[in-house]
This record gives sequence, structure tokens and C-alpha cells, in this order.
Amino acid sequence: MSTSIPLKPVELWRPKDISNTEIENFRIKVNKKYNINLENYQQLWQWSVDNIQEFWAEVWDYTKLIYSVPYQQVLEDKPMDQIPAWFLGAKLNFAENLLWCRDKNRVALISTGEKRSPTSITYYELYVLVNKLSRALRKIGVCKGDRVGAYISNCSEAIIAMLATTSIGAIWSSTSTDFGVMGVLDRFCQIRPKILFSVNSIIYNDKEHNHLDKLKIIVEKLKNEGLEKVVIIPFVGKIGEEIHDIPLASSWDEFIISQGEGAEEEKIQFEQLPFDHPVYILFSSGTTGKPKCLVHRSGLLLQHKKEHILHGNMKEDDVFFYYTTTGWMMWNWLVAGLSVGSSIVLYDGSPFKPSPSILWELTEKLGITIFGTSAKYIQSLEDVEYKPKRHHNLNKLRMLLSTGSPLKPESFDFVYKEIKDDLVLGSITGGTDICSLFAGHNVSLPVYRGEIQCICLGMKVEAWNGQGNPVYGQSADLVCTKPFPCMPIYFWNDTPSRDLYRSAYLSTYSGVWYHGDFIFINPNTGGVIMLGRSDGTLNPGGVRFGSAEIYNIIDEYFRKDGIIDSLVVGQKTKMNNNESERVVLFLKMGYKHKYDKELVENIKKKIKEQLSPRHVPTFILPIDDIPYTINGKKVELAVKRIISGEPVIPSGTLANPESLKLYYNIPQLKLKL
Ligand SMILES: CC(=O)CC(=O)SCCNC(=O)CCNC(=O)[C@H](O)C(C)(C)COP(=O)(O)OP(=O)(O)OC[C@H]1O[C@@H](n2cnc3c(N)ncnc32)[C@H](O)[C@@H]1OP(=O)(O)O
Repeated sequence: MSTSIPLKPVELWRPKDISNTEIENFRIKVNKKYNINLENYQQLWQWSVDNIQEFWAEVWDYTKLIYSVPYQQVLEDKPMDQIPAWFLGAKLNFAENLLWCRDKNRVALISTGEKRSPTSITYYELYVLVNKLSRALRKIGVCKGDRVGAYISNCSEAIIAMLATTSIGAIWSSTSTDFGVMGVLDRFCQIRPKILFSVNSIIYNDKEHNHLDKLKIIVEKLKNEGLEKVVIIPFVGKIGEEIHDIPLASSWDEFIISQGEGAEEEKIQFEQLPFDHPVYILFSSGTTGKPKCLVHRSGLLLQHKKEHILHGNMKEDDVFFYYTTTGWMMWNWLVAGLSVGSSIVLYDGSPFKPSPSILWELTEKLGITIFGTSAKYIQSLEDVEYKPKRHHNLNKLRMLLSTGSPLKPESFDFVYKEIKDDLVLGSITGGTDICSLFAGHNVSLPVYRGEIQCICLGMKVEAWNGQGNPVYGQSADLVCTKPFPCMPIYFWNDTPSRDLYRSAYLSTYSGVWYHGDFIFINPNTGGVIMLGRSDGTLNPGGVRFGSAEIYNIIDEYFRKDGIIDSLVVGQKTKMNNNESERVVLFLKMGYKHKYDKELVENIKKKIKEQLSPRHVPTFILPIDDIPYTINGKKVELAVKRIISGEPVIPSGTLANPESLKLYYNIPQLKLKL
């Protein structure tokens, strides 16, 4: 596919002096040690992907991973599709690495949000709290490999609980509070947590939402799946009698005080575990079945340290903020800032309440140096014409990161004109699937308009055409052709030979990672442009989810209303030069059954309650037929293209190719919202 993307993009920013950056020091160190002469980032990247084992061994040393037993071999000698093990023989603990900070009085966490003034915890205080909670968890029988779930706000307690969990070698899995009952159960019933952390209530968009009603239904179900304890944090106000309606519940204080006493005097018992020991379970849903449970290894931290230290030049005196929920991988990424000893800022609530200035007031007040957000947020700032530079002193801010969906060239202009003209603007891309980045920021490189600065070190990312050949200056499939230590180790509940995993990521092009994104690599700059999904994944406003979650709701609740089939796709829209995606759900109604406004409202309500407000389709429309392949798979991508204004030639694999005609020129979908 050819594109009209400029191969000579405008340079918007250039670092003044890179001599003191970590990435430069690293390059010099590699040159010395291997007696080579890598002159710049591109050459360093090439070396890193040609010499995967040496590269990751250098990252291990340079980023000072804490371990108790050294590794014997960097990478198991196996092809990529057999998912090789990393750093064989090593023993370490994930939480121990995050609780490390030379200055114990340094602030570790600053927690704030809508209607919540900032409160902070030092590294020392964090250590003590984690110690108490980890003792409490051990006392009630949590051990290595157990799952600890969290249906939780982005607050200090979430991090304390994650660190306590991983200090024991148990596995942490969090989902955000905007998720509905079905969304949570579809995830947690698969992984069967022993303990669940949650909150009493939350505030979003100026409104308080009671959380206990949803929690109660979830706990009723999970207690038949091995749940033994629910710990509730008083996130809004105090906790009273009402928590006794929730089976197995204790308040945070009650749990920590009754179980974790004596922790001040003692050291945390950090279980020493292999590099490949599971640490997180994240979820990603596709077009069929329940969400996939991606199990990530403790060694994922090495990738995060590489990204923060080498690419981001993060130091102990950085104040690192990412606008995220506990359900997005950016939360896991943010938390890894602790391994560098920086202070991290947690915000829960709408980023626009009480006004669009809120996150910028915080940036000024807390001296945030690295500000992470989404392309959608930057677009929303532009839409409401809020120009932070005019109202705030942002002199400490040195880097702005954006993800979720591609950052358009005009947003690059907005950032430099209306936020700050001297900072690294890092558009970053990766995903839940790898819980880290393929391409992203780099303090030693210029920023070109519309481009991600570089492919990250150690990631052999290429753009492949359908024949499996790398192409440059053309749109093609994002693949990664060499193993990397943040590949998930397995899917929870997969077959022993990891068939589900292999078919999701390692089978489209035999034996290399296929990510499902279209990508463009600029041969002149080495920069990258993301061009959207190459599969049916939905991505409205940077919130990604799979169509299966919507189909499951229709199947479970609306069969009786005569819906015999459905198809959900994203429609790309453009207004005032702004590209976005809106979700469209098509319903095929049975004979004698009516599509009407009431049905549409009921579906929207159910999706909001059961999944989340962010899953609700913009349009729900009737359709006479749904296209299928001859193998019985719904054809989402072709319909997505048609309703986004691209003509499609029906492929020979369609069972009912004439059905595609129904999707052209649908009047409602011409509406601009
Ligand atoms: C490297 C990678 O590649 C990794 C990644 O991509 S990770 C994913 C990153 N994704 C993102 O960062 C997503 C970015 N987008 C956003 O955060 C949001 O779209 C935005 C904050 C920018 C815009 O917010 P918005 O327009 O107010 O919409 P949004 O916040 O979605 O709220 C929608 C609804 O959800 C409700 N809601 C949100 N959180 C809620 C909660 N916890 N409980 C109840 N309701 C909630 C809101 O009240 C609102 O409801 P109504 O429509 O009834 O008013």
C-alpha cells in the first residue's frame, strides 16, 4: 500500500547537547567493550538487534537490575515461535527492584485526582506499607503463583498491593473501576484470584459512583471460583457498615492492622524467582471468545528500565506522571518509574474536571518533568482551545509522551506552540500484548512532525508486505522478527503447547511476532508512523477493545429480542482534519422482530453497565445481512473499510460477497458528530 506520507518531514525539535545522556553513555560503553565504532543511534539500534544476547546482557548491567543469583545464559536456544526463556538461572524479585531508592526520604508516590488533594508517600513509608501488606497476605495463605485481582482506582493503595503481591511471587492483575460486571467477570473468572482489592466508591466527571453494588455481584460469583478475601479501600470518604454486605470483605485498615503488625522492624521477605516467573496478567480481547489473559514475566522490568533509563533518560530526580487507569498497560509502565527511584504521580478521575487546566496545575505545582497522556487528550485540549503555555509555568517539564492512537502531525504543532517549545515530544507505541513499547521516545534524537522518533533498542521491528518482505517508505504490517524479553510467557488457560498464543501472534507470518498494526518506517529519519489496526480491534479515543465483548453481550441478553446476528466495527471519521474512530454496531433482526429506539437504548444501557461507558457504540443500526468467510468467520475489516469510505473488492474467501453492498452509503454514517 503506498501513502502520501512525507519522507522529509519538518524537524520540530533537536536536543542541544546529548553528551551526558544515558543513551550516549551506553553507546560509548558498548563501543569500548566490543571494540567497535557505532556512531549514532541508528547504528546502535542495528547492533542491538544483530546481537540480541549481548545487547540484553548490557542492559542488565547498565540499568543495574537487582538480583540474588546471576544468569547463566541470556536466551534459550529456540526459535521465536517456541517462545524461548530469558536469563536462565537468574533469581530476582520484581518488587525488590521497585522498592529500591538510594534516598529513602525521597517521595515515591503522589496520589491525587478529582476532588482529592495530592498526598505523598516516601520510599521509606512505601517500604513499610508494602511490608505490612505482604505479611498480611502471607498470613492468609497467599503464595507464589496465586493470583491477586484488583478492581481499583489509580491510587497509592493499588501500588502498595501490587508490590506486596509481587514480593511474594504472586501474580497481579488489575482492572479499572469503569468496567462493568461482565467485563470484570469475563476476565477474573478465567484467572480465579484468591484475593481481590477494590474501592468503596469513585468520582469521575464530577459525579460520585458507588462501586460496592457492582463489586457485590462480582464477589458473589468469584467466591465460587476460589476467592477467599476482599479488601476494600476507603477511596471516597470513610468505610462504614455497608461493606458488610459484601461477602468476604474487610476494610484496608482492618486487614493491614490485624494481619501486618510488627512490619516496621523487619525487612520484606522478597521471594527470589526466575526472570520468567509471572508477575502480571493483562487482558486483550479479540473477535471471538473471552478476553485473552496475557501473562507477563518479572523480567518485563528489564524492558521498562531500558525504556525509562536509555530512551527517556529518567533519573531519581524526575517526577513522572502518566494519565492512565489501572486497566491500561500505561499503569504498569508508570509504576516501573519506581525502579529508577523517581517520584510517580497517580491521578484518578476525568482530566477535564473541574476544568482543562487541572493536569497543568498539577504539572506546575508538583514539578512534573515527564508528562504522559494520550493522543485523544491532546486532541481534546485543542478542541476546547486550552493552551497550557499561557497559564502555567512549565519550566520543569522536559518530556511529553503520547499513546493510545496515532498522534497526528497537527497535534505535534499544537504541543510545541501551545504547551512548550522546548521538550521531547515522544509519541510511543506498543500495547497490552507486550506491556511495553515497540517504538517511542529518544532524548538523543530530533523530533520530526508526525513521526515516532525511533524503533526501540533490541526490538527488531520491521514493516512487512503480504509476501513477508521488509519495506520502507510504505505502509505494511508491524512485525518483530527476533525474540524480546517482554513477549508474554503464555496465556492463562492455554494448551500446554501454547497454541492460542501462537495463533494470536506468531502464525500470520510463520514464526515472527505479528502485531496487527499497520506501520510506516521512514528510511530517511528512522522514524515510524502508525497507521491504525490491520485487524478488527476497535479503538475509539485510544481505548482499545475487541468486538467479542460486544457480541457476548448481544448473545447473552438480546437473543430473546430477535437479534439473530450482529457485527461491530470502527468507522474512521475525519472532521476539521481530525481523525477519530467511532464504533458502529449492526444488528440482523429475525423474522417478525422489530429494530426500534427502545431496543437501541436497552443495548446501550446494558453495554454501559456490563462492559464500560467507553464500550458504548455511537451507532446501532439494522442490516439485512452480515458477511462471513467460507470458514464461518465474521468479516469485520472489509466492512470497516467500506464504512470508512474505502472501496473494497470482495475477496474469494467470502461466503456471501453480495452482503458487502449493504454497507455502502448508509445515510446515518455520513453524519458528522
Ligand atoms: C503503548 C500503548 O500502545 C499502550 C496503550 O495504548 S494503553 C491505552 C491508552 N489509552 C488511553 O490513554 C485512552 C485515552 N482516552 C481517554 O482517556 C479518554 O477518552 C479521555 C479522558 C481523553 C476523554 O474523556 P471523555 O470524553 O470524558 O470520555 P470518557 O472519559 O471516556 O468518559 C466516558 C463515560 O465514561 C464514564 N466513566 C469514566 N470512568 C468511569 C468510572 N470509573 N465509573 C463510571 N463511569 C465512568 C464517564 O462518566 C462518561 O460517562 P457519560 O458518557 O455517561 O458521561
